[in-house]
Amino acid sequence: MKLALIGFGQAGGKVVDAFCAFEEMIDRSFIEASIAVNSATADLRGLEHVAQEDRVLIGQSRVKGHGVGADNDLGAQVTEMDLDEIQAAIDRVPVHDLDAFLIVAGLGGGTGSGGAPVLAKHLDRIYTEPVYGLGILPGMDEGGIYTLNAARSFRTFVREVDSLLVFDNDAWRRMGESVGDSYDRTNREIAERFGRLFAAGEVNEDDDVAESVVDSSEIINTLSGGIATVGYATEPLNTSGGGLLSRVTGDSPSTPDETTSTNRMTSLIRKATLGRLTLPCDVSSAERGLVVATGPSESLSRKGIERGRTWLEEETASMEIRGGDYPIPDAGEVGSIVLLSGVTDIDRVEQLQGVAVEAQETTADVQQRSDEQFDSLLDTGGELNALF
Ligand SMILES: Nc1nc2c(ncn2[C@@H]2O[C@H](COP(=O)(O)OP(=O)(O)OP(=O)(O)O)[C@@H](O)[C@H]2O)c(=O)[nH]1
Repeated sequence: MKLALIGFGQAGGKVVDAFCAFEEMIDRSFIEASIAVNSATADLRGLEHVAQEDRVLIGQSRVKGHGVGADNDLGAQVTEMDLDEIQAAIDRVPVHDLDAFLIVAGLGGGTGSGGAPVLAKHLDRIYTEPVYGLGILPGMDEGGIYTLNAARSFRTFVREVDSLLVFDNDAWRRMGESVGDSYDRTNREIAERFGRLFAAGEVNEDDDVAESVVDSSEIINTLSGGIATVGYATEPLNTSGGGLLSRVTGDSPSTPDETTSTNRMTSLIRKATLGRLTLPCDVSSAERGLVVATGPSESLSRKGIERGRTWLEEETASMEIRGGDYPIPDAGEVGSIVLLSGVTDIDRVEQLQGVAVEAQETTADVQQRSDEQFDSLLDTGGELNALF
């Protein structure tokens, strides 16, 4: 499907950059426009793929290009003030060619966390195309303010978008990795997972378009509300291809027998669902789902996809599980993307909100104590007057 990507704040801009790099790599066009919005000049300067004229600096009169310092109330305010600047960039996008908007933001900071929900509300009022959010949750070790920002932004963002796709930094970090390396890697993971999903509905002119190819309307119908998460699993064709029958018959390993293809596809769908999701959750709480099989057409077993789809219906007790192909000629691997939408049983979100409520109470206590101590410090019993 064709998207207008809008990266809000530093993380949002970097992830949009990673999406553009991913699109170049897979040679399948799903990005109609890419825009980056930030209150920090340096962050905008660091981008590689977003065109100069599509980088929008907001809040200049308030924060002079230095960012909002993790104050997401201020992030929301400066966005509201400068919506016209963002709209001017969106006005250059051929909206009639778009299937949807996707606003990407790190929810722990200030600019993206505060600004993304404000922009979502604005776009929803103006356009009929769906407005999706991609929200990145902070790591648990990032501290109270990031958690509090993320929890407050999350409840606002999910309310303002047609669907909130979520990536949890905490679930994807690796021990011993530096923050910079970790972000570069996770941004590639984000672009690959969500990018493959959105690219699935797009075909090149010379592609063989089978009836079973997934259509953007199926993605849109699956993303029809609430919180969404994505799973992805692949298997190289050369190591698994063949199976017993082909080994016996001496067939090439890239043309496996039907039973092998069917079993492989079914197990890839299970692996994608039960492996690490972009936002770990209880799969049975999903309201809707979409299963997409990727790889060379001859390796995509219809029976395997059907079995995988039926299995997911049983796991979720949902009748709304869609399925389709994303043929990639000459791919060296076969894979499965699973989109779960309308998920509600999410430990990480409950934990985030719990820690945020505590952080809010602690902040209020500390503020009150500090005010009292300050008053007491300057209290001379009325024996000293201020200058004016
Ligand atoms: N996955 C990922 N997460 C990031 C990246 N950079 C920052 N984050 C996350 O995003 C949060 C901070 O958001 P930023 O985007 O840096 O903040 P901002 O929106 O620019 O806001 P201010 O800097 O406060 O003006 C942190 O809590 C991190 O968890 C990145 O490149 N990749």
